[in-house]
Amino acid sequence: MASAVERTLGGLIVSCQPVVGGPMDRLDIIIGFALAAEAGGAAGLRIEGVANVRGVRAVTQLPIIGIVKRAEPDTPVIITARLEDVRALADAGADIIAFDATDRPRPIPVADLAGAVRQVGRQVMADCANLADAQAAAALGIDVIGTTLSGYTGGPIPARPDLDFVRHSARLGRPVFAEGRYYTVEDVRAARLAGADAVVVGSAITRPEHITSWFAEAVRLPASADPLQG
Ligand SMILES: CC(=O)N[C@H](C=O)[C@@H](O)[C@H](O)[C@H](O)COP(=O)(O)O
Repeated sequence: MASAVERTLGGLIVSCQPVVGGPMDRLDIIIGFALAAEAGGAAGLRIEGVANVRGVRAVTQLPIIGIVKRAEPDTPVIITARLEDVRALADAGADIIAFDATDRPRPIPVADLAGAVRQVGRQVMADCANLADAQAAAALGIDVIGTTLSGYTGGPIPARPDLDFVRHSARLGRPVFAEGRYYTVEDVRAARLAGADAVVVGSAITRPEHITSWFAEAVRLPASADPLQG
């Protein structure tokens, strides 16, 4: 039988992570997003939180990438930093477990997290910020390189996705999932042309607050160009 990663190759993965604390941040709505993504042709889902993974697992056979996010005082690492999170995600039914694979101070080394994912019989997605992270992860034999954290480890967050990172990672001999700021169908196509094996889209599908703000901004014209004011 094809592995979860194999089943997503060439497809769209929808990240169903509502704005934290927002009106969509409810299990029933996350399940709705997941089923709507499946109905629209998604090949996989990315779900945050053990209870959310369990809830989505109960309604779909699509491959699920599970993560747990925690903000902890002693580390900048947020995505699946702890071994107990790996075990809980596996128990909840995640097929692929993603974790922060950046070279930053962390409670558990990347190699140990990868080992723990293997031990529970799941596939490993390494969320990387740059090519050095991706090379280190590939050397550990992880199943998927994610470009997830490019632009999020310091400095201003870029407006556009990091296609160069996709291009360079695609030469490492591991599947690459492009993730992070893929907001349009053109971005997704560009990621595939750059060598991505699958593309993860979150905000542009499952964060209506963000999508609304893009449109709200676009609708505001400078007074000189506004037909009502000019
Ligand atoms: C940096 C970080 O914490 N990224 C998270 C990873 O799971 C999510 O907040 C993103 O929504 C996800 O990566 C999808 O990206 P986008 O929402 O840009 O399509």
